[in-house]
Amino acid sequence: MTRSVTVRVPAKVNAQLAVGAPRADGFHDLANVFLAVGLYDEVTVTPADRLTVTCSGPDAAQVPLDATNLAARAATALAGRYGRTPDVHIHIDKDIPVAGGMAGGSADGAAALLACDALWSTGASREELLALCAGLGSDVPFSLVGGAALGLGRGELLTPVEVGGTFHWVFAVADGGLSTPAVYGEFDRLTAGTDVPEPTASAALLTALRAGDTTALADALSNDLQAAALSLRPSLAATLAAGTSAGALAALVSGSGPTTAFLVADEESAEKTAHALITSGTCRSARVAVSPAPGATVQRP
Ligand SMILES: C[C@](O)(CO)[C@H](O)COP(=O)(O)OP(=O)(O)OC[C@H]1O[C@@H](n2ccc(N)nc2=O)[C@H](O)[C@@H]1O
Ligand SMILES: Nc1ncnc2c1ncn2[C@@H]1O[C@H](COP(=O)(O)OP(=O)(O)OP(=O)(O)O)[C@@H](O)[C@H]1O
Repeated sequence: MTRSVTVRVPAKVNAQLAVGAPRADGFHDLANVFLAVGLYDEVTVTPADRLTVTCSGPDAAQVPLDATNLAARAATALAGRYGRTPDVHIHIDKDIPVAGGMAGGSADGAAALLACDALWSTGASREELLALCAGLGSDVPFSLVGGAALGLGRGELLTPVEVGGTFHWVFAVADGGLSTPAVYGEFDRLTAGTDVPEPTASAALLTALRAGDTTALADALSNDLQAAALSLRPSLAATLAAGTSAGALAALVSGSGPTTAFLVADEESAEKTAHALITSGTCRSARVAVSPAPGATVQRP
């Protein structure tokens, strides 16, 4: 019998994204407060003659199916570490917006790593899996752990963050993506000649998360990449304004964008805000989700 392993993995939003000056290696030091949100991809790995990738879902056509796919890179990295060939078929059932600043590719990388680890029974420790994740991308370790965490360094050095309640979000999905390196490049251009402070986590934000206090969280959300994303995609200002006039408590660009995130009071406000965003004509679609959400998890049949 051919055994398959399926892993479900969440998207993320950055409750705080404090960005420092560019480092010598081209990355930026961050104080990155990640929250996993309940929009999920499902990644299934099945033994096969060679490494292949397929993808289903509304954005499937935008996902590369070659060796550059982060799920394929994850399988290759784990196989390399354990001296075997990555002979699996990977299927990605994609619900996370592509190139939207919600770490969709990173999620698939973490999911494929965990699925292959279970399929091959490697016995790798959690630390080893996290190190392999960090080699794949700055957001990938958080996709593995989920929940809420502070990411230092380039975002890969994680400390768990306590969350005392459930937060309700609406995500407005834009037409087309934004390239993460291009947004960091625009941040550098906009801050050139200024004194960029060392990124530090906001105490008010961590307190709001711990208390489960939506109003305090709304006041404390911040994203240093927002000005850069708006500079590259000025039309996002209209989406932010549409969500705010619909009653959202806070509106911000999600990570490197162009997805915009709206914190709302409850499920009812979420539905109302999503409807208003869609009818405003300023986004392609609107999705409702709660946070925190669990990290990559093997699905038992
Ligand atoms: C914008 C965020 O999504 C916020 O969580 C992340 O910082 C991006 O994480 P990611 O997509 O996993 O990014 P990576 O694949 O590690 O890096 C892609 C590119 O983004 C830029 N990059 C990324 C992370 C970081 N701390 N500084 C950077 O300058 C670099 O140009 C890098 O070459
Ligand atoms: N499994 C994957 N799913 C989606 N995109 C992938 C995947 N693997 C590689 N990519 C490539 O990565 C690019 C960025 O896609 P992704 O959905 O990860 O963006 P993102 O959500 O903005 O990422 P982040 O928030 O981590 O910066 C895509 O344009 C695509 O070419």
